[in-house]
Amino acid sequence: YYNWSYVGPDGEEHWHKHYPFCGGIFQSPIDIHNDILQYDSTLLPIELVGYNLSLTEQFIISNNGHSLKMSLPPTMYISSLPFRYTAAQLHLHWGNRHHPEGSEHSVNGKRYAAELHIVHYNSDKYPDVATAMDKADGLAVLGILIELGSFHPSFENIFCQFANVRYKDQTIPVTGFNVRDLLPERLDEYYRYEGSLTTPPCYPSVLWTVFRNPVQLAHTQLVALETALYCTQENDPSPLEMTDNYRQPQEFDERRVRVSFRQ
Ligand SMILES: NS(=O)(=O)c1c(F)c(F)c(S(=O)(=O)CCO)c(N[C@H]2CCc3ccccc32)c1F
Ligand SMILES: [Zn+2]
Repeated sequence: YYNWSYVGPDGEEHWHKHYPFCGGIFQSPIDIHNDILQYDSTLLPIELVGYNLSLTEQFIISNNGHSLKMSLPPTMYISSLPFRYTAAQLHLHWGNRHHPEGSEHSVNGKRYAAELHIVHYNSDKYPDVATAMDKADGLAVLGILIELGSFHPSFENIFCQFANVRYKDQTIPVTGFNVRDLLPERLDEYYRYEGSLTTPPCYPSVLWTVFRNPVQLAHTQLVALETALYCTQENDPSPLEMTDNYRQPQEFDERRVRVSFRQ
């Protein structure tokens, strides 16, 4: 197991040396731009089941050194895809205080402030996410673009825990909340393409759905996200801030992004 990072000698230009798929085909993220779009009237509105997490259940928020992630229960899934894709975890990508553009996907060259990913695996065909994650139809990730704007109370369910997961390997249990509230209103307007995990091992196993409409966070919320966390463990003599944890846009030749909306 080789450690990787977003900067320096283990940065994204080096990932392919230990994780060959990172230098391979169908890589994500991408810049979603007009001349690769293709309207597809068969793209159904995304239907979500079990996103309103039970208040009596607990879910683990953890700092894994690359992102802030939250575990999700097997009662939560996407029901509108050809297979049932069951939720595994959600996590975020963001920039830094001086360059608050840390989304992974960009739209017509515009990078957003941050991006929320909800990772699901094909539970019709595979027993768990570890088995599914290197299969072509293994994963489905929902991408929610985040822009600077008004305060978003629902994200506080996650952000209020920053002090408890400041360092790598720290975890904290949180009570359930409605994850649907983290998504934009229109689940029928999205971009769809076949891509990959945006971190090592970069398996080309992800059916990407990036919603057209961003959600908003207040400046104070974005600054908290950009300044709260460390990639390093609490006792590490050289602390490394967790910022700019996004991959650069990948080549997208010969591929199309399907679009569920006309205009
Ligand atoms: N942007 S992304 O959606 O491609 C993506 C990440 F960006 C990311 F950071 C992670 S991770 O698990 O936090 C760290 C790397 O494994 C995962 N985790 C996935 C891949 C490995 C794995 C195993 C179990 C549950 C989720 C995941 C991920 F799918
Ligand atoms: Zn991600």
